[in-house]
Amino acid sequence: MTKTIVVKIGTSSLTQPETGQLALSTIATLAETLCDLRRQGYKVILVSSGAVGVGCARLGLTQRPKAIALKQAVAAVGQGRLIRVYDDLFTTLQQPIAQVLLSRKDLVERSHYLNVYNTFRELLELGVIPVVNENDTVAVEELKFGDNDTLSALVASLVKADWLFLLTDVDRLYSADPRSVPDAQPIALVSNIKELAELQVQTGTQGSQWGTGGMVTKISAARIAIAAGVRTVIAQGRYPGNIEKILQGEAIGTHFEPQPEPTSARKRWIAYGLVPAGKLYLDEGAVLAISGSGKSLLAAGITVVEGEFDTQDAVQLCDKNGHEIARGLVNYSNSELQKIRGRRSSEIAAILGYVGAETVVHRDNLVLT
Ligand SMILES: Nc1ncnc2c1ncn2[C@@H]1O[C@H](COP(=O)(O)OP(=O)(O)O)[C@@H](O)[C@H]1O
Ligand SMILES: N[C@@H](CCC(=O)OP(=O)(O)O)C(=O)O
Repeated sequence: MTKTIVVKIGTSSLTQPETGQLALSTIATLAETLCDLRRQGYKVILVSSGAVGVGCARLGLTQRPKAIALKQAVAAVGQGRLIRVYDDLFTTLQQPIAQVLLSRKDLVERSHYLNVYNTFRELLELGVIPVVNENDTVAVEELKFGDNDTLSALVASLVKADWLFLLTDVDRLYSADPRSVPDAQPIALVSNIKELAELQVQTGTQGSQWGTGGMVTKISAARIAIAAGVRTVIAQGRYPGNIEKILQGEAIGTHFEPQPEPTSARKRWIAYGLVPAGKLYLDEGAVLAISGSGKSLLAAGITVVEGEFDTQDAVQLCDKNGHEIARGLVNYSNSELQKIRGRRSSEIAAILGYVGAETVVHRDNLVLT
């Protein structure tokens, strides 16, 4: 069966660190590699950052802008420039590409989510390489992917990719940031999500000057992808040719093994497509019932209700420290939950004056994160 590969390349690999100008040789090698993969029969999606970085270089700005309107304006300049460069290079190699700019809200409605899926499917069937970025120019702060590591994992999950390559300016994941901790230990393989937690990787506060999120967002992207059954690799962006070597079995970069039983498409949408509108704090018994025994959430286990939400909105389910353990679609609004939290299911009808659902979040609508 045709394999699908998603490649994400970060600003730090696409631009020269000193000047912010495009790293042309890297981009050209990337284009050649992706065309080779197409010729070998792979379906390929490129998630490319760089709109803000390239826009800054074009406008002579020496720092990544902080003000939102300026960042959006700069991204509009840079995205056009970036896609022009890609189109020139890929056209030289006879490879059609498509620009796909996504916003978080494109994935929130299940019908929109499926629509995006259908568009990718058609593009891949046509032999096109979609070049994806966040639609930075119109994205509003509350509805942003925020970083392209997350976006690439969501795209990989959406199209049920086989591989996700996160190309960056370090050769792999280390036990700590190798820039500030010289004896940080390289990590070659992460076999499962539990092992990832045990490794206790230190990620520092941020990445390079132009990058967004550093390693934190790559690790959380890897979590999303492997839960969806996508093998994920963090590797050096300066050598895109390594992608082919990795596909041939060479141990380059850090590999994250996919989960053997991937979460279903609908649950992936609940977990990562929807934007949670509230937070429910659970007592220890409820945490155990959900994460240990796969049970539904009952009102009795809820201690605190935060946020404003309606029936069927997505909420985060957290332990007493506010650490998220799961997400789900809720059967009650926040005002109803304020009245019934901590109470037994048999009391709900008397408290609310009507018969509601027995569960607050049914296990079919609940996904561990
Ligand atoms: N544990 C770690 N292992 C490797 N790199 C790390 C780690 N923690 C932080 N980093 C930093 O993350 C940076 C890459 O992130 P970022 O600059 O956002 O890249 P990109 O633009 O490719 O998304 C590296 O340059 C490195 O300094
Ligand atoms: N959408 C933004 C990229 C955001 C981002 O995640 O950047 P990076 O950490 O360099 O992958 C842009 O094109 O500038």
